[in-house]
Amino acid sequence: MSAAVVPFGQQPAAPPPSAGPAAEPIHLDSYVELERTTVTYGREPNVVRALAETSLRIAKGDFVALVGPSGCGKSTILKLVGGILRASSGYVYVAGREVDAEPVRIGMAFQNPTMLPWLTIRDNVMMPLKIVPPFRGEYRRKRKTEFRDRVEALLAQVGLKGFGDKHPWQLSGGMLQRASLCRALVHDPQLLLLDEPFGALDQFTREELWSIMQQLWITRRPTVLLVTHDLREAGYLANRICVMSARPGRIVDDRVFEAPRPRTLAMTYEPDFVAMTQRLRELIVEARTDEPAGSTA
Ligand SMILES: Nc1ncnc2c1ncn2[C@@H]1O[C@H](COP(=O)(O)OP(=O)(O)OP(=O)(O)O)[C@@H](O)[C@H]1O
Repeated sequence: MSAAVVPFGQQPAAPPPSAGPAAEPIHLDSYVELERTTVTYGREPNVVRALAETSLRIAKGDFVALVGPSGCGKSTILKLVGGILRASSGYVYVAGREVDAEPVRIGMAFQNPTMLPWLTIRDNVMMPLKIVPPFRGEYRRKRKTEFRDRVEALLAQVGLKGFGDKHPWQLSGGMLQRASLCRALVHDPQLLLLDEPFGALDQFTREELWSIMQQLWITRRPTVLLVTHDLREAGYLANRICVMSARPGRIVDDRVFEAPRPRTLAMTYEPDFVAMTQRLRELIVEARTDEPAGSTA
């Protein structure tokens, strides 16, 4: 079952009150679930309360964007879901299990597409197949045939056909970010965690990559959690947009965006879309300043 779809501008129904500590996810239909999760970094006297009690449910195959003021805990949520960070309290479930109980295939892409400089783009993109089960058991046998074909097909899909033999320093920032998306997807991850992956790119390259990202999502349908500061990007790519308050962050607004796919750049200039991003902007300003929306020009 997917998350409740409500017309844009309305809040989805609030989740039912929690039933206390749980060993199993409370909502079995959720692929990702944060249940009353908090994160505090450091020790007294240098503690940073990064995440206030936060609950979030994401259906399988959904595309959710997290937006909010700088430092509000967006990346912290990605780290929790990716199993890189443990919650200080509460629970994190992925695919029906507590996050580190059983590994799920995760793809990740960040603002800086770190590539190993001594490897070709093809070998960089192929890296997850070398280390992630069940692919790693077949790596030696398939790396020059099936896995190579898989990488070449992905490179072609993002416009990098013929660049597999190049090294990272021979590619532009936009090309490296395309390769980074290929690396995040090459092992068919069930979950894709994207932390401002297009943030360092110029406007034109960024918009081109939105289109590529949308196409990759439509054809592969991983569950995606995207952190971004770009509200047009959130609206273009995501089905659902969660707005966080200032630190310690929590989700203060959670809305479904129902525009049909494939979405176009032209759509992002339509009045409904502009009104939606304007409303998100107001919510973030409100979250930052604690003033009512609209009081800041
Ligand atoms: N390892 C850490 N130790 C101490 N404090 C940390 C650590 N990681 C993050 N923080 C703090 O926790 C808060 C939330 O950080 P996080 O990176 O999740 O925010 P964010 O919303 O992703 O920020 P931005 O939008 O600026 O990237 C910030 O105040 C940050 O300084």
